Amino acid sequence: MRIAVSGGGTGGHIYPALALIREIHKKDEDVEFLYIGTKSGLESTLVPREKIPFKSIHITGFKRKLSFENVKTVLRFLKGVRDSKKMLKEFHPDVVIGTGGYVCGPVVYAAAKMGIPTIVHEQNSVPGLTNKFLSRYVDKIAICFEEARQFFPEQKVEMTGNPRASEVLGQDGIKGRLSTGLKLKVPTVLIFGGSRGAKPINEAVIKSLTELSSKPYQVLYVTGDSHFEEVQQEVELVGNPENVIIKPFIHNMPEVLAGVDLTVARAGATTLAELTSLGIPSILIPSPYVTDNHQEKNARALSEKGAARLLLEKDLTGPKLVESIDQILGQEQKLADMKKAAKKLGMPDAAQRVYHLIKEIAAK
Ligand SMILES: CC(=O)N[C@H]1[C@@H](OP(=O)(O)OP(=O)(O)OC[C@H]2O[C@@H](n3ccc(=O)[nH]c3=O)[C@H](O)[C@@H]2O)O[C@H](CO)[C@@H](O)[C@@H]1O
Repeated sequence: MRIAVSGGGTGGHIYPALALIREIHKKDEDVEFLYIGTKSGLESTLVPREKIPFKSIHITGFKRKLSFENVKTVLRFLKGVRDSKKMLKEFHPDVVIGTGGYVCGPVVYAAAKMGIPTIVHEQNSVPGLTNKFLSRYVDKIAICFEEARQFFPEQKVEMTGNPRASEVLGQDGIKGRLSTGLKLKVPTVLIFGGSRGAKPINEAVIKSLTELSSKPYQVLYVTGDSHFEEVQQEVELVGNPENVIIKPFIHNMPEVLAGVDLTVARAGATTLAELTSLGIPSILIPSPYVTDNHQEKNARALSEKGAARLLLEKDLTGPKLVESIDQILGQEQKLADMKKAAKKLGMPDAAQRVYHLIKEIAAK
């Protein structure tokens, strides 16, 4: 079988695609893949790193406000469709799957128009513009939150979960700790702000460093690649406590997650799929700067079930952050209850479910 995959822009759209490819390869080595992304997105570095054949088209996202840029975007979209058609004709896939981000628009649209079976994977509780647009043309829509169902044609929707939930399982947490310099026997908190880092979280962590230095736990704090230098400069002024390890980005996140006791994070859908699959308690600080405030809705799906604690960005301060961590790590029962509640929401067989859907529509 040959599968073309497209998804890009941020890690939240790319990691599910990579997880799906890797999980399918574990089962069927002879499935061939082509990944179509953009040159400027994170996918252009993450995908070739995994030795997956990668091709790119040039496309930009629509601005929500009326602007001349949107005219250019329409022209780029049409060119993107023509370029995608060429690539798809050459690769000749049995199925094309899009995992979100504007790059999927022309790729999946072109495939549908060519009569190739198509799927979009929607990670969030509220869909993005591209998937809403594509939902009219595709054969199936794979979702991860029940809340997303209402936005799509009912007969096309299948609940699959996020393939990244399958990939993070069965990893060696000891290796994860050793790879980042964490101690083995000390309770551990991982703090990160999604795939690109988050300035407000960085600011709160920097303000908490002195207080954190006296805590009986250790912290792995991931700044996001583009924020790292600035954070380093600020940390130099206040001092880097011994129990706080600072990194720009983690490439072996599944291993690292397997070794942590609590996570502080944004509420991107892929992050949440990982946390629930592994049963990791979390403090979630949803980004308020996303479409329809979807991260808060993602986060509430966990906090309402006792799997996470919601901390809104408007309430985020250094002391509040430390207090929230202490309240959870300091109470064994609370930690155990949150773990159980998180695990209950996990969909560890998501990759298999998506693969099943792919095989089903390929056979038609
Ligand atoms: C600002 C924005 O638009 N964010 C969106 C984006 O988030 P974002 O790209 O941050 O995506 P998620 O939080 O869903 O996923 C982040 C992914 O990056 C990985 N990771 C992160 C940090 C790191 O150092 N190493 C690493 O591997 C995580 O383990 C996870 O697999 O896509 C998500 C999925 O559609 C949406 O829900 C988010 O709202």
